[in-house]
Amino acid sequence: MIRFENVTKRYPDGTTAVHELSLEVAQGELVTLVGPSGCGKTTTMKMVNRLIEPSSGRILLDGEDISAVDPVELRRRIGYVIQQVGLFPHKSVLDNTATVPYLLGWSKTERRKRAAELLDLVGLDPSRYGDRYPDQLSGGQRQRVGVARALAADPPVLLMDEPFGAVDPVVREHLQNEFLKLQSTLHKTVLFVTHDIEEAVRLGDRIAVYGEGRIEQFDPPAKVLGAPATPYVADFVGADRGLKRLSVTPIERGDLEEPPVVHLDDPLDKARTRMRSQGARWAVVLDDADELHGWLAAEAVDTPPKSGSGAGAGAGSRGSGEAAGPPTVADHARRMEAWLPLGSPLKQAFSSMLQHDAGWIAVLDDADRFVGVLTPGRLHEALRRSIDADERDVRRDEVELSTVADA
Ligand SMILES: Nc1ncnc2c1ncn2[C@@H]1O[C@H](COP(=O)(O)OP(=O)(O)OP(=O)(O)O)[C@@H](O)[C@H]1O
Repeated sequence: MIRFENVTKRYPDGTTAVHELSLEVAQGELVTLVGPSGCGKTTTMKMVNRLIEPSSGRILLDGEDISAVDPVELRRRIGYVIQQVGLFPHKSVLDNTATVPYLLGWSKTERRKRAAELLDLVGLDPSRYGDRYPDQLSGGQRQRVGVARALAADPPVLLMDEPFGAVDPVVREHLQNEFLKLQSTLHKTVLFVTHDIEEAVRLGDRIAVYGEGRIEQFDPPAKVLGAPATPYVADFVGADRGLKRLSVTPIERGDLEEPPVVHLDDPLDKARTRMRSQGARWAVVLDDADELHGWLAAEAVDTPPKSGSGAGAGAGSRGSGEAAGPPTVADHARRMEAWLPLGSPLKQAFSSMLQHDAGWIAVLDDADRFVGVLTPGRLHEALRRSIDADERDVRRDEVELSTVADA
C-alpha cells in the first residue's frame, strides 16, 4: 500500500535526515516507526503526504508514484494526526471534526452527521462535547478529536506523528487501547511515529527501528524484542526486553494445563475421586451452563465438614433451611476471578496472577468456555517457546541469506 524505494532526504543545510530508505507497509497494516529524537521519523512520514519532498527515490501509494499526484488530492486520501493536534480554537468540536468534509464541499447536514458519528466512534458523546470548544476539553479528549478529524473522510491511510505523546501515561494507555480497538474494525494502513518502544511494541504489527536516517530492523514486535538485529537495536529496546516480550506473546492452547474439572452439583465423593486419580490439589469448578464458577481445594474435599453443616466458602452454599443431602462441590467451591480469554498477552496473565494473588488463572475461549489454566511454570515455558521460535526464524533467515549469497 505504501512503498518507499531508496528514498533519501537531504535538507538544504546538508543534513541527511533519511538515507536510502526502502520500506513497504501492507494494506491494513499498522507500522510503528520508532527511534531516538532526530533520527528521521517525522521526515519519513511527511514525505508520504508531500509536506516534504524526497531528494531522491520514490514513494508509491497503492502502486501510484505520489510525485505525480496533486498534493491536495493526495492529502484527501491520507488522514494526519499530530501531537499538538492543531484543532482550531475558535471552532466547535463538531466543526473541527468536520474540517475535511467541509473542504470537500459536503452539505452542512451531511458534515454534522458524519462528525457526530466519528465523535461517537472515538468515545466522545457528540451531544455532550460537540458544541464545546477545544479549550474546554482535556488533553486526552483533544487527541480523540484529532483522531476523529483524521478519519472524517474515511481515508485508507493514516499518518500519526506521536499522537498520544502529550498526555499522561495512564491516559496514553487508554487511548492506545481504544485506538487498537478502532483499528481492528477499520483496518486502515497506518504509519505511526513514536520514540517510545513500549508504544511501538503495543501498537505495531511491525516495527521499524530507526538508527540515524536508516532502518536498523523492520520486524514484528516479538522478533524485535526476541532477536534484535543489531547491538544498536538491542540497546534501544532495553535490557528488560524479556519483560516487554510478555506483552506481545499471546496465550495459546498448548500453553495450558488441564486440571480436573468438576461441576457445582457433583457429589463431593465424585470430585474427590477425580482429583485423587489425577493427583491434583485442586479442581476447576463449572456451573450448569459449563461456565467457569471457581475452584475446589483438595483440603476441603479431604476433610469434609459434617453433612448438613452448610460450611464452605462457595457462593453455591446451600441455606440452612434446605434438606441436607450428601455434600456437593457447591458446598466448598470458591469463586475464581482470575480468568482471561485465549490469545491475551502473557503480561496480562502475569499481572492478573499478581492482582488476584493466584497461583494460576483460568483461560476461556471465544464462547467463554473453559479451556485450561495457565500456571507460572507454563507462563515461563510459553515465553521460552516464543524466544526459541524467533531464534529459529533468525537462523532460517541466515541460511536463506547465505544461500542467496552463495548462488
Ligand atoms: N527543515 C529542516 N532543515 C534542516 N534539517 C532538518 C529540517 N527538519 C529536520 N531536520 C533534521 O533532520 C533530522 C531528522 O529530523 P526528523 O524531524 O525527521 O526526526 P525525528 O526522528 O522525527 O525526531 P523527533 O523524534 O525529535 O521528532 C534531524 O537531524 C533534524 O534536525
